Amino acid sequence: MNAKKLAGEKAVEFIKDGMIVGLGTGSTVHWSILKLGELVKQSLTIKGVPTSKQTEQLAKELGIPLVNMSSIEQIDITIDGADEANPEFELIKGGGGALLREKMVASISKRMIVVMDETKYVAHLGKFPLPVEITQFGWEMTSKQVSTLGCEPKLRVENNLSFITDNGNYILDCHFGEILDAKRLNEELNMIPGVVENGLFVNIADTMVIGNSDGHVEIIHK
Ligand SMILES: O=C[C@H](O)[C@H](O)[C@H](O)COP(=O)(O)O
Repeated sequence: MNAKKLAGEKAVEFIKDGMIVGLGTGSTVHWSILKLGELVKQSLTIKGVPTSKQTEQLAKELGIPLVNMSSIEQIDITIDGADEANPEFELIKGGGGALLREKMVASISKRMIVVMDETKYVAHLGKFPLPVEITQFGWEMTSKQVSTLGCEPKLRVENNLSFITDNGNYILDCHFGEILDAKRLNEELNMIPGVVENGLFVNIADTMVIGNSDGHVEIIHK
């Protein structure tokens, strides 16, 4: 059983006619977007707000009407994936580099539904290195300052080149070990000049839809 597909498709059941829907990024929410595309072709009327260029392209191909974030006040529901989630509904996101737009979209959403397979649901965050988006300007200095919080930041590289986000920034992947105070780390990271945003989502998600390879889906509400 494809656990990501199970979770991704299940979450779409929360979407109702007329909603403005935040469209996350990644291989799990991919299934939600495909499903939404199918439903839109039938009769569902929604407007999507994409969290990355990749998602924007997919939504356009599927005929999902899109709306610019600047022209709306609020999003009804955002569906998005996560790299890790704990029972406190704290997340690590940004494995695909989309964390900034994802956090902006989630922050104006009445509800954020996280879709994942069971391997992402962990007791403590931190096995997955925390993505931190930083400006290209002065990145070495920013990296040094991030390291003082207790990690060895690694500049993300893709195809032998520095990875560049949709916003023209770099990503540092930061191994902090077990993250016991996500709220504090989130604040400390974002206080560093040069840090644009980090992948910790604290007090943002309200529902988790977890697909299991044995075929069952668990839904947990905050
Ligand atoms: O930047 C990427 C996003 O935060 C993704 O939602 C996250 O990495 C999970 O992706 P996937 O569902 O592909 O594991």
